[in-house]
Amino acid sequence: MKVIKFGGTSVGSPHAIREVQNIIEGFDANGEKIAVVVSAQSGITNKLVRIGTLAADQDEEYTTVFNDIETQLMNLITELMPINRQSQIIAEIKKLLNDLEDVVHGVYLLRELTPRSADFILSFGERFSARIISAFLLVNGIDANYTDAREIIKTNSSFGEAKVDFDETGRLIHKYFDTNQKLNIVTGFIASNDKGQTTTLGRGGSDYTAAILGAVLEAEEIQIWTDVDGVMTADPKKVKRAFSLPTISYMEAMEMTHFGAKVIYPRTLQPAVAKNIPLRIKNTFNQGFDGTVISDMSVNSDYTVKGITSMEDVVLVNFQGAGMVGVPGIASRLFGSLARAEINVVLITQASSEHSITFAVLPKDAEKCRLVVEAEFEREIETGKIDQPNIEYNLSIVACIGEKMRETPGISGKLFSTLGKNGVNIKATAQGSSELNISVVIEKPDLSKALNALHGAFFKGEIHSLNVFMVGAGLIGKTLWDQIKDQYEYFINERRLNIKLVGIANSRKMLFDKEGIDLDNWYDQLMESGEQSDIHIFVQRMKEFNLPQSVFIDNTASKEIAAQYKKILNSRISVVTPNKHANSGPYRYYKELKEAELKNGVKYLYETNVSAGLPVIKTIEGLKLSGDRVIKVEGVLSGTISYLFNNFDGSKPFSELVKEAKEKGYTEPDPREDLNGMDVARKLLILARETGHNLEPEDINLEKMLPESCFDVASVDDFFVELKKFDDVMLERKNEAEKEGKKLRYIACLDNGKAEIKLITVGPGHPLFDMSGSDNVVSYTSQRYKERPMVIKGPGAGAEVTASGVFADVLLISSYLE
Ligand SMILES: NC(=O)c1ccc[n+]([C@@H]2O[C@H](COP(=O)([O-])OP(=O)(O)OC[C@H]3O[C@@H](n4cnc5c(N)ncnc54)[C@H](O)[C@@H]3O)[C@@H](O)[C@H]2O)c1
Ligand SMILES: N[C@@H](CCO)C(=O)O
Ligand code: NA
Repeated sequence: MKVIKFGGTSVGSPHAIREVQNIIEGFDANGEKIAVVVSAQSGITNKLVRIGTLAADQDEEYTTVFNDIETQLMNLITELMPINRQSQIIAEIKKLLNDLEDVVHGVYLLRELTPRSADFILSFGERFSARIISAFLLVNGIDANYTDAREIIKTNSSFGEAKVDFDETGRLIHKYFDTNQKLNIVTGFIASNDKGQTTTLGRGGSDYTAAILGAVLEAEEIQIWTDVDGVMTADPKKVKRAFSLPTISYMEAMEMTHFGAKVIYPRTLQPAVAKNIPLRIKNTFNQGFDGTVISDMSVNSDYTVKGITSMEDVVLVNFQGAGMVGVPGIASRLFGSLARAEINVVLITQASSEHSITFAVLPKDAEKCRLVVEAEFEREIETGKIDQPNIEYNLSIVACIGEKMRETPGISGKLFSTLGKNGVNIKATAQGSSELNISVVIEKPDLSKALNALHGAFFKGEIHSLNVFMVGAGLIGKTLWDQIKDQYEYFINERRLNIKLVGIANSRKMLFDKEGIDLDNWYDQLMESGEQSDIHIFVQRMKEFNLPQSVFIDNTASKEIAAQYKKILNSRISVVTPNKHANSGPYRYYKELKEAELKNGVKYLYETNVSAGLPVIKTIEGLKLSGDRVIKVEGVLSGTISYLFNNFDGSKPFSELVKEAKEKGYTEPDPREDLNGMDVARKLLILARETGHNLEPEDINLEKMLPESCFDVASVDDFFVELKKFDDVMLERKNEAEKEGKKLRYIACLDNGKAEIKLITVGPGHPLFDMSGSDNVVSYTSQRYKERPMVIKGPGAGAEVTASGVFADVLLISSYLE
């Protein structure tokens, strides 16, 4: 046999009650014997509580609430039952309502609500409910029998939360169920004492009723039907990706409930735990779903951490002083005084230095706590042996729960590193010796981020999000999202990774959506519904969102945006950029970004600063980390100029080729930056810094290909006009080189810290002779690559190869943050 309990929402509407009928018929069809326990209709118990208090205050308003109850019940009956079958149940309910009115009127006259009459008033809720449900089932051909639990569950006289007399209760239940073989519909929550007076079982009392019945009748399972899909891995209001656990142990369930997963109340489990009866949490409104089984078997689950729960509001009290060290009895006096003041301590930690004890209490107790502690340690505080307690507000507790944690190494490591990488500062930690629960105290504004990051880290099978903010929506920005869109399904399916565009801006507009902007038309949306762009507001907004796994991408060529990186890294958001300005300005800023990266545990990646997607920067890092030393770096670093010389055969003027390079997406947004050598200078400076030289921009020795007058014009269009004037000069240079069988190359060289850029000619056999398209070549001479340098060669500019380099950096960050 099974005991089936229906909660308030499951009996709260005609629709729900029809579902209940459906569920009961299902058991019948399978030939399964059941007993049913029902709660009061949702809303009724609260109204009954209110009636009691209003009446005791002699507030006439109680009659309004009373009428509300009557209306709610009558509506339910008339909607549920056929007209010709309503009269009997209406008469029964009216009779109960009259009794209720009498007792409430008594309270009104006496101006006193005793615990005993409060329990009696509350008992009507479950009695109405069981009456209506059994009447409805009878009408539908189910042989239901109204069972008043006061006849079978006996308690002491602690009204409000009475203690069950299990011997007597067991006897009565057996007797009752032996003689009543029908489908018993039992009132939850209520019981009676030895004088026959009505008592109640406290919060979650109906679950308790079901557990008692199940234990006595040795049920094979107790089912709690509610309006959620079972015990979830986290509060779904805070963690969208929370899901229902198929199994969980009794201990885990209790621990979860302690932290606010109010699906079940721990105490209600006890009779079931004692008899080892599994409990199943099911959803009345999603019957096909298996729900969660709570038993002692669940240790064989896929998950080590079962749930991530939280207490949203706590304060941390730090109690410390030199006079505490080695003095026994301090902790006992401290916690004794708090206990006497009925202050509940939620979490305690003490370092082995014994210099301080830190504990958490609820904010409502904070001030009282201060007074109590100051009074208890008045003398010690006066003499300076112990400091005044220090209270920190606006904190939350996050706890990871799971029985298997104790035998799995690395859980707390992962907990701390996940929080660290996401920039969540930990104020205090506590771990029970049972290792069923590891708790950390964090700042309240970080709660949602912490819960989501931990959920992603511990429930790997679940899809986690990478939250991307991007400024710059030009060629590279657009190509990047085309590439991400193409790979989107792959990442969802194979890597369980949802790459979300949550914020986007160009120089005109900006747009945000925490849920992710539609990747099919993000650009149109930006331009149509974006607000006016402002980088300061953009950065502020990212900070406020405080999302886990956040990355900022700068796809502009703007100095203003580059100037924001430090602030962004300090907001614990990683940065990816093809924009060279941050790394090629003053050395100090470059250094500060490196420091900010380290200090904040985030990443700053810019592989595409030099030679687009070619692994030029990574390679330096690899050489350095493995103990090699780079002596010389040399090569062609401009995709644009490479393209010009590779295609300059005299059939088209030089200036036409520059236009082509621009159209092909090789040039900077302003092509003067390429032709005046500045782009190459920036890249060489970055390579110099990466190999360990503290150079400043003015340390780059730059030979220009064209005179300054060519660039000193107002616009890009004017530049092309000016450039035409030098078509002949360039043709001349090319022809001269060709006469000797040579080619023009604009090369960058870093030799022992000296940086130089110049226009040279190279002949066949030279490593830079054979090139085509937008090829870059970078050769490294190092201690290990001394005789023959290491050479990296390939397309060094263009939208696809640049965007894919940015994409790769973004993915590196995603793996790092996981
Ligand atoms: N094209 C390549 O082959 C290549 C290779 C490596 C690196 N890069 C770098 O990629 C970056 C982007 O190049 P692109 O070709 O996509 O440029 P683009 O001109 O096509 O796009 C630039 C975008 O940045 C936006 N923008 C500019 N200033 C802004 C500001 N202050 N605030 C907000 N948005 C701003 C513009 O509105 C535009 O959306 C540049 O830094 C470039 O050096 C390009
Ligand atoms: N404009 C640059 C893009 C790569 O940084 C080039 O031509 O090399
Ligand atoms: Na690169």
